[in-house]
Amino acid sequence: MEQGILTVQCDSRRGIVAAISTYLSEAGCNITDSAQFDDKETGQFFTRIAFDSEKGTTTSTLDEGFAAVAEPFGMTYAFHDSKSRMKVLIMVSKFGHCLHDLLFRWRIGALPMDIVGVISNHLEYQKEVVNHDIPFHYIKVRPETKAEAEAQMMRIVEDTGAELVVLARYMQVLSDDLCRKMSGRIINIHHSFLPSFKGANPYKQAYHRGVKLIGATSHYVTADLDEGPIIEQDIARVTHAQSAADYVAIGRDVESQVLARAVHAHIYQRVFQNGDKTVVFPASPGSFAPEPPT
Ligand SMILES: Nc1nc2c(c(=O)[nH]1)N[C@@H](CN(C=O)c1ccc(C(=O)N[C@@H](CCC(=O)O)C(=O)O)cc1)CN2
Repeated sequence: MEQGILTVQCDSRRGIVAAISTYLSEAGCNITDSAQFDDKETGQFFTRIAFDSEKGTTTSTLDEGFAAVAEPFGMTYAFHDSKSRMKVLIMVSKFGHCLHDLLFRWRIGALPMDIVGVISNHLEYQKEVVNHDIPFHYIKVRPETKAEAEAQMMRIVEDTGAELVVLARYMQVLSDDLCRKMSGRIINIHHSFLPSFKGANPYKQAYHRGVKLIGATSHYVTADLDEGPIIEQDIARVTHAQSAADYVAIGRDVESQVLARAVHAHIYQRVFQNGDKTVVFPASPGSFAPEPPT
């Protein structure tokens, strides 16, 4: 049995859900999970529908047939085969906690994706990555070599067919051009509860501000540093007796969890860009149960 996901975004109007559900039913598909959001402010409608294709119709065939349904509504849509695994490239600098957390969740099947490579501007994690049978790419970055370093990164994206790039504490600002080319396909973890404390050293900024909560934010990367559409956030409590170094230690778990949740949402097609914001639908039943290690 083929299992698939249909994602749709269009201007809101009556009849959308009826048209979609009629098409899927007539194509032999049983809807197993569905979520929708009607944004009254922007007039945009979003839906994510999970289905079992009882006749074994492939998502590509469904995609072709759906064009006639989509056209009158001006739908932007996509059919995704639930068995296909997104190709993901991870980038890291000196702090490896998010990288290790992603590698662990990947190994136990909690993040069903294909990690096609890890890129770093440092050598700290080369051994761990290679021990996971994942290609490691060392791309040193200096101010005068940033353009060539990004060209190298893009060659790796193209050669591997990477569909998503995850900045797991990669501490280099990406160029406007790269952000445009990869719009909606680069996820970053920022170690503050945005919009507070953008840029470098957010924990030091937070310490000097005397906060009682620190946080982490995962967002799509845009040319405007740490201002991309937010996907996931969380917080942790701190006290007057703790230092900025304590914040770094307390923040590690929050950062790792927030990034993993954002990656999970993206690879399961649960995130829609809604202007400068996102719509994030809940996980379908069973999508957190790790597959047995192979
Ligand atoms: N174009 C964008 N690039 C990056 C973003 C983004 O939102 N848009 N997020 C950052 C991550 N980040 C905070 O989360 C961040 C990383 C690096 C810096 C910074 O000032 N880096 C210096 C070099 C620092 C070093 O070499 O150690 C620089 O690039 O000149 C600020 C914020 C990832 N990139």
